[in-house]
Amino acid sequence: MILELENICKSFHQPRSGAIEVLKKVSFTLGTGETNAVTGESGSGKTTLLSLIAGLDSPDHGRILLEGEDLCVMKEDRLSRYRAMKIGIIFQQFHLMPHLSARENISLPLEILKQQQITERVDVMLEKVGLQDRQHHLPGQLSGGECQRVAIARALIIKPALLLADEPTGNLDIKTGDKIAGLLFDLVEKENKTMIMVTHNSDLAGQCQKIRKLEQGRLA
Ligand SMILES: Nc1ncnc2c1ncn2[C@@H]1O[C@H](COP(=O)(O)OP(=O)(O)OP(=O)(O)O)[C@@H](O)[C@H]1O
Repeated sequence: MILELENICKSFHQPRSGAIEVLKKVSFTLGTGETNAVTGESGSGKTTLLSLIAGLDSPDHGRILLEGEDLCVMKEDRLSRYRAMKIGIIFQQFHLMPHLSARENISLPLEILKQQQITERVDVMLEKVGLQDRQHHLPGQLSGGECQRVAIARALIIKPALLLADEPTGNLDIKTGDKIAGLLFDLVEKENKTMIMVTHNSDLAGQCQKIRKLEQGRLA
C-alpha cells in the first residue's frame, strides 16, 4: 500500500457557528499505480481531505501513512522535505510562480531538492507536455491550458510517489479541459503513477479506476 488513512477526523472551529465536523473517521487505502477520484457536494470536505493527505494541514485524530511513514507525527522540517520529494500537487488555479518562466517553474522543485541533471530532466518533461516552444514564456504570457501543462510537468518532474490533483481542469474551457485531462491520464498511465483526483466533473472522475464519494463526513 502506498497510502493508508486510518480514522481521520477533522473539525474546524468558528467562534460564531461553533465546530464543523468535516471528516468523521475517514479510512481508505491506495495501492501503487491506482487512480481514485474523490467526489462530493460543495463543502463536503474534498479539499480538506486532499490538504491532509498533502501534509499541508493535520488531522485532529488518525494516521496518514505514505509509504509506511506517518505524516502526522513528522516534525515540520522533515515533513516539508518529505512532501517535496514524494508528493506532486496540481491545483485548479495552477499556482505557478508568476516571475519565473515555464522552464524555471518546472525546474524549481529539482533546484530546491538539489537534484542532478536538471537541464536534461526539464528538457524531457517539456517535450512530454508539448511546451518546448513556450519554455521561456512567463505564466502571464501563457494560455490557461499551457499553464496547467506547466503545473503538470512541475508536479511530475520529481517522480512523486503520489500525485494529488484538485479540480485540475476546473479553470479551463471544456475543449482545453478535455485535452489537459487526456494528457494527464496518459502520463499517469505511462509512468504508472498513483493519483487522487478531487473533482465535480463526472467524466473526469469516470477516467479514474475508482470513484469515492464524500458524504456527511464519511467516504464511501
Ligand atoms: N480553514 C477553515 N476554517 C473553517 N472552516 C473551514 C476551513 N476550511 C474549510 N472549512 C469548512 O469545511 C467544509 C469543507 O470545506 P472543503 O473546502 O474541504 O469542501 P469541498 O468539498 O472541497 O468544497 P468545494 O467543492 O466547494 O470546493 C466547508 O463547510 C468549509 O466552510
